[in-house]
Amino acid sequence: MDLRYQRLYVNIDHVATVRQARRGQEPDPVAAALLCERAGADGITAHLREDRRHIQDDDIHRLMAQVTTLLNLECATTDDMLSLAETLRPAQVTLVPERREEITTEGGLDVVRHEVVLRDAIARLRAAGIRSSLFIDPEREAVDVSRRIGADAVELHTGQYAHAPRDPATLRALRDAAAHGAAIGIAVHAGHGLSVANVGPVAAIPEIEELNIGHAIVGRAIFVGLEVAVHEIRAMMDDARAADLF
Ligand SMILES: CC(=O)[C@@H](O)[C@H](O)COP(=O)(O)O
Ligand SMILES: NCC(=O)COP(=O)(O)O
Repeated sequence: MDLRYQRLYVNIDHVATVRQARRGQEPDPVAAALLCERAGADGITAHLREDRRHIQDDDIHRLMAQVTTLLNLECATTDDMLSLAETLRPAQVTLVPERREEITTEGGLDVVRHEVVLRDAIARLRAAGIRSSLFIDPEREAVDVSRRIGADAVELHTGQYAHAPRDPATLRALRDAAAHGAAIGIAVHAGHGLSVANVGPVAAIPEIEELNIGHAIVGRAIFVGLEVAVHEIRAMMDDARAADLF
């Protein structure tokens, strides 16, 4: 196994967004997840939001039963969500902030303000044998606090980079936070707003071991199909890291 291999977890939320437009059964995000796995996804990510705007509880139960790679459950740090995670025991839980009125996840967790709640949540996940990841903005202080309260990983929010990929400051923030995380011994992931057009420079950051990508893959799949859309992103990631090696 290439030690520099970078995992691709495909977020299938927005297959469910299309289904929820008619409140029906199709397209099924679980069927989409299995297709993504066959296309080479290393894992499946699903965000069970409190408002259930896309992924439903039944989707999570069926993903747990059918996914053959692993499930990364994204959820808020509420007792209900943590209890569901303790019951289902996905391989990984990524704790994310939620605001009902947000269109999409706007920022990372405020780990300084919510340190006590997050520490307790991480302890509950660890006791259940679940790997914990905190969705944070690419800031050293957030990485430090995440490490100190026992998180196994951080997922760096790439939204600001995705909105301004030509602004050197956004990529620099990701590079610095990733290098710092690796230096202090916490695993580093990244995600939000990544696509074929902008994933290369993020994939080339050597300390980032996992990318979570969804909206762009599902959108692309409308035109080329899910398997091709996954292959395209995978190829961009591999090319970026190979180029960075030499
Ligand atoms: C946490 C994250 O970046 C993704 O899960 C994102 O939230 C996708 O779901 P939404 O588009 O509903 O925000
Ligand atoms: N945590 C990021 C994620 O799961 C996917 O985000 P996006 O690619 O749908 O923006």
